[in-house]
Amino acid sequence: MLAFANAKINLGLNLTEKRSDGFHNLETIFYPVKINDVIELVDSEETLCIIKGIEIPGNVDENICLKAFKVLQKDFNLPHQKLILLKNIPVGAGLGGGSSDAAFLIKLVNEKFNLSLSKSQMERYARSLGADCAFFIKNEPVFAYAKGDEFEDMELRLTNHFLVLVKPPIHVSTASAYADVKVRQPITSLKKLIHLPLKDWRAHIFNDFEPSVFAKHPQIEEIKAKLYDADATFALMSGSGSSVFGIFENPVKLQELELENLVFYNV
Ligand SMILES: C[C@@](CO)(OP(=O)(O)O)[C@H](O)COP(=O)(O)OP(=O)(O)OC[C@H]1O[C@@H](n2ccc(N)nc2=O)[C@H](O)[C@@H]1O
Ligand SMILES: Nc1ncnc2c1ncn2[C@@H]1O[C@H](COP(=O)(O)OP(=O)(O)O)[C@@H](O)[C@H]1O
Repeated sequence: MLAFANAKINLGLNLTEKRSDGFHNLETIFYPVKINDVIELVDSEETLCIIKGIEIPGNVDENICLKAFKVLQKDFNLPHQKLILLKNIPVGAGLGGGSSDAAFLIKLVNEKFNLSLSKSQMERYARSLGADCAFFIKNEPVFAYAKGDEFEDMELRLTNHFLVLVKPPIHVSTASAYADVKVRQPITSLKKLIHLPLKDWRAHIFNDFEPSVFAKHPQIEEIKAKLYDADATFALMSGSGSSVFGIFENPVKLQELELENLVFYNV
């Protein structure tokens, strides 16, 4: 049985408060993008994880897919499974690949073993694995707040636009990016600003990770500038980086982009 775990981008990200538990309150718009990892569950003599595709730093036994399976195993009598993960989503990219794998693994186990878990029950399991994970249960554009694990539905579709995603060969660790940020209370909530016309996003919609991540990695800021040079209506680093996306109103001429590490181009 297979699951296709897609990535996300953050259309704006305001870090509003450092919490007493060490986490940060934030507001962001999660927007799913069609670049997928593939997860397969196969009956097996023992529970293990096999990774193919892009290399993931760290020990395979620490893979979040395995963690997600074990969390469910505690509550349900699940038989041993081989978890095969084909990794296509760049890692350390701010694209939520690991979080998505965990959420889609939960959905896959729910389906394969007829656990009859509701969406909110699956969100609860996902939330226990990482702040970003719960979003991928629903996997629709949402306004997210609190740790990024509480949501409000929103009508936002970038159809009729063109999305370019660039992932430079830089790995940004989410935890260290959070350690470097400055929080600020925005004057106007992103929930409101996102309804401005796309042409106005550049002046009003920000990612609060950019200043500290750009200071460490000027190459990422240069990519953003190149996307604007190429006529992007809006460009932003996704999450804690290092990937940067550009939203274009007209088809992009790839030849003219002069960007390496282009990983994604989609309507
Ligand atoms: C920054 C964001 C923006 O969407 O995404 P990525 O860039 O990683 O994709 C997320 O907040 C990443 O969420 P996620 O990757 O699930 O984080 P977790 O595993 O829960 O936490 C990793 C570490 O980041 C910090 N953290 C995370 C979430 C949050 N709201 N405040 C925090 O301070 C904590 O130090 C925590 O120990
Ligand atoms: N299935 C997985 N996919 C990606 N990373 C994973 C996975 N399981 C564990 N990790 C760990 O999580 C870290 C960051 O994961 P990732 O979701 O790619 O972050 P980001 O959303 O910031 O790009 C990796 O460096 C890796 O050590």
